[in-house]
Formats: sequence, structure tokens, C-alpha cells
Amino acid sequence: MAIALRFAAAPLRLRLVSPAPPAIGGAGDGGRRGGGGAARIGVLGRARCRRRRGGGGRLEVAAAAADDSARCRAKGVGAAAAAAETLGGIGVGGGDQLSVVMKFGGSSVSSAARMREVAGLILAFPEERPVVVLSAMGKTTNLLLLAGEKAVGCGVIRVSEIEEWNLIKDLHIKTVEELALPRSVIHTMLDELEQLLKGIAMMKELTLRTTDYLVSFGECMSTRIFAAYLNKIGVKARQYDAFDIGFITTDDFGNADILEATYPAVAKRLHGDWIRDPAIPIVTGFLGKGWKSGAVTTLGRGGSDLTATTIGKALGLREIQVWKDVDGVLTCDPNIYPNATTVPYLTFEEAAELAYFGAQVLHPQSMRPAREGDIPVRVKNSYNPKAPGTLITKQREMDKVVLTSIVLKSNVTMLDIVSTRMLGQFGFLAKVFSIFEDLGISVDCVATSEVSISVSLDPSKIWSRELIQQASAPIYMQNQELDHVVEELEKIAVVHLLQQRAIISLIGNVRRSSLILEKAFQVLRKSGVNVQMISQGASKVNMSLIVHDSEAKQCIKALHQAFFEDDVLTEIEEEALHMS
Ligand SMILES: Nc1ncnc2c1ncn2[C@@H]1O[C@H](COP(=O)(O)OP(=O)(O)O)[C@@H](O)[C@H]1O
Ligand SMILES: N[C@@H](CC(=O)OP(=O)(O)O)C(=O)O
Repeated sequence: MAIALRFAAAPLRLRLVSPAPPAIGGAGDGGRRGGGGAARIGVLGRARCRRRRGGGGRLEVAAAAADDSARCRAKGVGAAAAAAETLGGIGVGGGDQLSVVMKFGGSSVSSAARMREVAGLILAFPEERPVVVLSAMGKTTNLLLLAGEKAVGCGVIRVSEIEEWNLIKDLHIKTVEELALPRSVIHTMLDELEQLLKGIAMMKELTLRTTDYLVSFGECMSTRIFAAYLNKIGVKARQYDAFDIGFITTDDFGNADILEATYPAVAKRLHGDWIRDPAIPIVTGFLGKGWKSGAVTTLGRGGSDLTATTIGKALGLREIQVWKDVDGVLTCDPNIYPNATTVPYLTFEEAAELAYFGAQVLHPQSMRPAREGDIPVRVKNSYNPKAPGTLITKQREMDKVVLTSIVLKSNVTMLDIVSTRMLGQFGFLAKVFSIFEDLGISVDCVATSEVSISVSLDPSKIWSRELIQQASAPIYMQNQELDHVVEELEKIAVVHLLQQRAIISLIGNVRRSSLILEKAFQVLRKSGVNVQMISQGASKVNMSLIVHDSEAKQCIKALHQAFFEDDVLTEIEEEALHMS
């Protein structure tokens, strides 16, 4: 069902006119609503704020922001608190519609200091009426998962000694204390969490359903702390648990899908509350409620991005901002190769492929609601807000684009499946894929001939408990699942299992596929690397090469240098660019 709720005054949508992505909090933020003028927003003083509210017009306050924040520091007052004081309560002005989603990931809210910074960032845009989505603080989700694993085997009495549980408790208590909030903000949550860990220890069992409930404490605590902090500094905020406001999902614990009913329900609740009693909504990312079980579900690792885009679509907002700890989507994973640079523009399709093929920066499903609602997504750095970031939209100028980004998915398993000719060609392909379907295994890349098929399997789907990062999945568990796949396939085919492979995805302009592949193969040949499979499929933006895992990082580096760092265009590139 489409969005049932329509607003009387639909929020304006961002229209891109400038050649560079308009910077938030910097000069030339031409896409902002309100009077159509460019607004340079920092931490506003009272007079400027009134001027803004009193009829729009051009604001030149970035310098004032720096001044104000320097003054605040000198006085030992957080910039956010000072801004809130001067504003006398932002985001509660009534009348205006909610306008943007601002999602902050775990890295952005990892401590009390970071929460203050994030509050300052939100307040730096007083003309916005944001819905804020938060992830769990820092690495809390990983710690919760590990605490749960340990609780299974440690016995009830020793739960209090679990290192990860103590880290979680200490971090949240310290944060509350440093923000000068009452402990009661998270007291009940911490008590419940300890009870839960004891329950797991008692049962000596951790189901997927319980795991989801366990990890939900991370987002439930971070949002309670942040909302309490905003209220304390005079900014009216209201905390929401996503599972209580209409995020309805499938019952696939650990990797639930959002159901259509979510959009009208979430819109009704958030919009209704806003109209009745305006307060900045602070929503838990990552969480939902299973439609059959009624239990807490999670949307897969990094799922808060999906929460943000779902809210954006539900409310028909102007923009979805995803604040990270990097300057946007980069030309490759900076952990693999630090020379990666920011990609200024992407299409939803490119961003989705990038995420699906392993770029950790965005949740693979998160582009869907944004694309359906045609709402621009901006990826920004909460540690460097002046950086323009990446703007993701439905379309972009592709004429001069060759390659956009290089993505690596490691620890991939390949299967070469050769028919024993018990079945005809159609029957063979159908049977192979029905086996994958029955076992719930996702296939990434496929190459077929009449009697054989080569596929790469999505590593995160090989074993079911994907909440814990793939890299830490015990090999023996992955192998058990794989043995089962091979056993089933061997009923109709000869199967070769090839492990420790990697998919290198070249996200770019497939209209230039020959050019991209020619150059990529030149680079790989020079590096002495043999490509084991190529797959382009129907994608307009992605070409995938499979190589051995041990060679993959070296390939990424060499490809990055050739495509993004070498100044001189080769003859073929120049020719192709002239032809366009
Ligand atoms: N192509 C890429 N562009 C940007 N970041 C990437 C890319 N590939 C991997 N990353 C990693 O993704 C991280 C950001 O994603 P994530 O940790 O989920 O952020 P958050 O927790 O703030 O939402 C970066 O710190 C970076 O290490
Ligand atoms: N806390 C969850 C959800 C999430 O989206 O986190 P982050 O935004 O920090 O990637 C996780 O770690 O998976």
C-alpha cells in the first residue's frame, strides 16, 4: 500500500542546481527550503534566529557559528547547550512540517562528547525540523552479541563478570554522568539487560529471536540518553522505539524486511505527535516488530540507514542525511587503501550496488525507500561537517563518468556446478536455483553455459547467524552449511567448491564497460593476477571480477591508482570521452 497519509502542505523537495554538492553548514547550501535563498548556517545567535523565523532571507552565519562555539568553549559550555539557550528551544516551533531525517551511526554517538557534538550539529540547522535516527553507541551492538554468546556458557552467577557486559554498562553510565543526566534515564534498561543475560545463562540458549531482543538494548539506550540530553539543554525532544511506532517487519530475526504497512503507520504516529505537541523525534535505528511474532526484530547490520530512509519515505521528507565517520561514500574502502577520495554524486542504483557488493558504508536495502520516494540521500561526516559529502539521487550526469568506486567483498565461496545431464538445460538451472532457495542462500554473481553454472555465494548468507560479522563467523559453522549445499547439488551435478575468493566490483558507467574492462585487465595482468570469473548481468552500473582472496587487496590498490590517481588519461579513455 502506498502512503495513506497526505500532508496539507507537502514539504518542498531538494532540487539540485549547483555543479558541486551543496555543503551543509558551509557556503552555498542552495538546496535548503525557506525563501529560496542560500543559507549559510552555523550555531545561530538569537537575533539571527528571529530574523530567520521572521520571514526567511539570506543568512550569513557560518562565521558567527565559529565565534559562538569558541565563546562557549571558553566559558566551558558546550556549543550545543549554548545554541539551545539562545534559540530557546529549537524544533518545537509548531507550524512547520518535519523536513529531514538525520541519522547518526554508532561512530557518531560513541561517547558523551560525541553526543554533545551531534546535538550541536542538529542545532546548527535551526530551519530544519529533523527526525533524528540513532544507532547504538560505538561498538555496543558487537559487545551485546559477544556478551550474549558468553552468557550461554558462563552460568548465571558469572554473568556480572562478563567483560563485554561491564564495558556496555560502564560506557552508558559514564555517558549519562558526563552529560549530567540522572541515572534513571537508563537504569531500568540496564537492569532489564542484566536480567536478560541471566535468563540466557539460565537457559543456556541464545535463539535468533532472543539475540534481536538483546541487541535492541543498544539503540534503546542511546536514544533515551540523547533525547534526555536535548531536553536538558532546552531542546524539546521525544524518544521513540521503532518497534512501538509502526515499524512492521517480517519475522526473519537478524535480517528482517520492512513491510509496506510500516509507511502509513510511522507517518501517522510521527506526524500526529508533531502536530499535537512538537518535539524532535529521536528514533531507534535498526529495530522493528515482527508482524506475526510481535517480537523485536533487527534489520541486519548497519540497519539504521534503512530506518532513516524508511522514515524519509513515510513522511515524504525533503532529504535524508546519513552522518558517518568518513567524508561520504569513497572511491574504495579507506581501510583497504587510504588514498580513497569522496565520490560527490551517486545514483540510487549505484549506491545500492555498492552497498550490496560489500561497501560497508550503507545498508544494502537502504536505498529502496529513498528511490521509491525519490528523496535525496546525503552521506556526511559528523567529524568533518564542512566536507560536502556524497549526494545520492535518482539520476546524475553520467557523460563524463568512467569509474565511480571499487568495492571488495572478501571470503566469498564459489561453486562450479556441472550438469550430470540427468535434467535438460531448463530443468538443470531451475533445480540448481531451487536448491539455493530451499536453503535460503543468496547468490551474488552467476555465469552459465549450457551444462555448467558458476556462482558466487553471499558470505553473509551462508550461515544463518549473520548478526555477528562474517569475519568472526567460525569456519566450522560456515563449512557445515556449505557441506549441506554441496550434498544437495551433487544429486544432479558434479560440484567443485572454491573457497577464499573475492569479488571486486567496479561500479561505474557500464556504457563504458569495454574501456573499464580493458583498463582493469591491463592492471590485473601487470599485477600477475588471474581473474577467475566475470559477471556483468543486467546491472547498468556494476561489473564484477572474481579473484583469489589473497590477491584482492593488492588488486584494489592497483586498480584505484590506475582509475583514480593517474593524472594522464590513456588514449582509449580520451577517445571514449570524445565520443560521448
Ligand atoms: N566505499 C566506502 N566509502 C566510505 N566508507 C566505507 C567504504 N567502504 C567501507 N567503508 C567503511 O564504512 C565505515 C562507515 O560505515 P559504518 O561504520 O556503518 O558507519 P556508521 O556506524 O557511522 O553508520 C567507514 O568508517 C569506512 O571504514
Ligand atoms: N547498531 C547496529 C545498527 C547500525 O546501523 O549501526 P551503524 O549505524 O553504527 O552501522 C549495528 O551495529 O549494526
